[in-house]
Amino acid sequence: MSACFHSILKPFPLFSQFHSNRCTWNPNFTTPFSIQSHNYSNICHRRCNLPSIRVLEHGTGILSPADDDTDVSVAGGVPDIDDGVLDSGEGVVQGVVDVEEEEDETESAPKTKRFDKKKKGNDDDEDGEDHRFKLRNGREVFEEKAYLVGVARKDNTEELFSFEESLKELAQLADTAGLMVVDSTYQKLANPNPRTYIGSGKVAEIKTAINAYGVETVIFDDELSPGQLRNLEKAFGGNVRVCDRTALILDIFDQRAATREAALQVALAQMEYQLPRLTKMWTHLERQSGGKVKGMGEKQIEVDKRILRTQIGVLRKELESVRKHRKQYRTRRLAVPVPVVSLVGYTNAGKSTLLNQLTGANVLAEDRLFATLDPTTRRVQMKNGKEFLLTDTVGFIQKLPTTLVAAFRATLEEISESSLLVHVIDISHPLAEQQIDAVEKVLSELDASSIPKLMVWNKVDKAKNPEELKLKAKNLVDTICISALNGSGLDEFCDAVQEKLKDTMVWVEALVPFDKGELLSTIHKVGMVERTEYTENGTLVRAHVPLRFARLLTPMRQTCVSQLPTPTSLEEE
Ligand SMILES: Nc1nc2c(ncn2[C@@H]2O[C@H](COP(=O)(O)OP(=O)(O)OP(=O)(O)O)[C@@H](O)[C@H]2O)c(=O)[nH]1
Ligand SMILES: [Mg+2]
Repeated sequence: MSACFHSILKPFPLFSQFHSNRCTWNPNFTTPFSIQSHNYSNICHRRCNLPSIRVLEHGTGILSPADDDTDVSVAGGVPDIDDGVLDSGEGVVQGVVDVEEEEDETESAPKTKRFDKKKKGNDDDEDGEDHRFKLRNGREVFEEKAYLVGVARKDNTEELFSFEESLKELAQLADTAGLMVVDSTYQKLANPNPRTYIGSGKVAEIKTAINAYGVETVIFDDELSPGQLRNLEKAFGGNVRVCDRTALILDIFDQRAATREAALQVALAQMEYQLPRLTKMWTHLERQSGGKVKGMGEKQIEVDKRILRTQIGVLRKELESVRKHRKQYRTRRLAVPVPVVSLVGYTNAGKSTLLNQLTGANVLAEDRLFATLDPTTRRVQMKNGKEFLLTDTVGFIQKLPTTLVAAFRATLEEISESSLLVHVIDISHPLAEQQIDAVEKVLSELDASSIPKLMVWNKVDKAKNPEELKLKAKNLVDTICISALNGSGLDEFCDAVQEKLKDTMVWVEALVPFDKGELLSTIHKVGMVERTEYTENGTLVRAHVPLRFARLLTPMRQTCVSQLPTPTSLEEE
């Protein structure tokens, strides 16, 4: 993979052998670095600024890895990123579905499906490795060949996604990280093998595939224990890197982190993940010296762990100050009593597109996973003059690493402090229901389940049956159909937000003195005014207003009681 944190321990040989002039690989992760001056992303990545050319062109064709070593999928030169994502995903699922079902440890000859080649021969040998350096998120990454492995648990009752669906998503994640997925396989298991996660026969089968395809990274769809990682790496041999879904997601986040806050959060998550996984990377010294420094590897791990723990401590402190800063900012924002609405949802559901449409913001929205890591808040001004603040934030995914949720606490607090959550759903996605459940699961982990919610079925323009969907949504409570891309349904969306916000507000009757005209106009902007009456002593307002704002009106609410009987004029809103 382009460089997951895991890979820091074992830098892929190509990084140092090839193109050393093009990139700076920094395997020196154990050196404590200055938090103030270090860009954390640099720990893992090489950056160059080359024009973006990227696509995987996969077809599908059934071949056994052993029977044709020229049949290798290659990176084409078509500058169409979207196709690459879809193709790789579809290819993998086909590969999975058509694989002959295998029982536990019954290791028959591997029967796998792989992607069609677009070019004859091994893509390493003809023009060197140049075409496998791709630009991803402004960084040049080496497009390693990846092989995906899933496990179908027999007691898979709690999982939201089937193993095929999960594996397909893993392929999308791999593509987002800049990997070239060459094939995938799975095994049906009652329980994972504690040593190697999968059975020994499957390990041998994957080894065959590694040799046939020239695989550089094997990615497992579930989190592996440190021991399993080590044993698998040993089993697959020297240069093959083994990693899991968590490491892959952490790597994507690392590539995406564009602000200091995001970089800090990702670095913390990576280090927390890495700590128990430090391996004996110094054992080569023992071998070189004929065993004279025996035990050195052991000691070095302790040193590494200590350094890593220190770095984690420094990062936590740093993040705490970021959090405080964010909180102050939020408190200042709360002083302006505009309700805060947060967009939540599965990654790629269209949250940023919706924010952009409603506010003219310029948040990056693209057909890739985890395009957004940092929250953005913008004011939405509705046609009727009402306002609310809309916050776009990081998307969720099933099996979201706990280290990430913990590290992104500062960012995710935005969500838990909102008046209303807008759950954006890609309704055209075949797994929309499972994605909804996955998002609800994360929301409950964040203690945000009790915040009022509006369900937004986005991308209706892309769905097969838009009219049917709209009818269905009409019969459901708090559900709106929109297309964030073409803007349809946005008026209904704003009305629904306003209605839902009303539920979160409190009812007040207040007599606002004539010299507090600005208060009155704020009530109109942020609240739902039922009536205004002009009396001798001021304007009598009956309205739903945000709780914070109701507190501001407390003194006027007290006066109002004595003033209620004598309205001089009445204005229906
Ligand atoms: N057809 C169609 N595409 C949409 C719609 N809304 C968003 N998209 C596309 O979906 C892709 C993802 O959109 P984003 O707005 O980046 O999604 P997001 O939820 O912010 O994704 P993350 O930041 O990764 O969590 C982009 O290619 C959008 O153009 C829609 O209503 N219809
Ligand atoms: Mg986004």
